[in-house]
Amino acid sequence: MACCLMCRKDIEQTIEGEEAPGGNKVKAFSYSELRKATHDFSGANKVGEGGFGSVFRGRLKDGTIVAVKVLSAHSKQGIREFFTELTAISDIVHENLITLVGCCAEGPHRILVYNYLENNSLAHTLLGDILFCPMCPLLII
Ligand SMILES: Nc1ncnc2c1ncn2[C@@H]1O[C@H](COP(=O)(O)OP(=O)(O)OP(=O)(O)O)[C@@H](O)[C@H]1O
Repeated sequence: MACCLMCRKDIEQTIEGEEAPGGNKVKAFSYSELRKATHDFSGANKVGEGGFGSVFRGRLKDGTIVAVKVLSAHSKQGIREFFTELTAISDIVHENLITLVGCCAEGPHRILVYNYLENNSLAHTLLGDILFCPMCPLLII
C-alpha cells in the first residue's frame, strides 16, 4: 500500500475514503473517467500549463465542466506537492477561489480536478459589472 509522504496516511485510505487529508469530501476519479472527460487529454482541450503540469478542460459524465490538472512526469513538483495542494485547497471554500472537486492517484497518475473558471470570470467575480473608461485606465463608477 502506497503512503502519502506528507501526512503519512495510506493513499488508498485517503482516496478510497473519498476524504482529503483536510477533511472535506473530495471525489476519487478513475484515470479512465478523466481520460474520457478530456478526450484523452487532447491538445484541443488544453487550457494552460503551470509548474505542476498541463491543465485541461473536461466535461464529466454529469455534464459538469472541470479543469483537470495533470502532474507532469517532468514536473519539478512531485508527490509531496500533489498532497500539499490537495491538503491546502480541500479545506478552503470561498466564492472567489476555485474549488477542488476531486483527484486521481491511480498507478503513476496524479491529477487534481477543479471547478472550471471561464475566461474573465475571476475579474467579473471580483469587479462585477464595473465599467472602464475607453480613453484612460480609470473606472467609471
Ligand atoms: N480552474 C481552472 N479553470 C480554468 N483554467 C484554469 C484553472 N486552473 C488553471 N487553469 C489554467 O491553467 C493555467 C496553469 O494553471 P496552474 O494552476 O497549473 O499554474 P499557475 O497557477 O499558472 O502557476 P503555478 O504552477 O505556479 O501554480 C492557468 O494559467 C490557467 O490558464
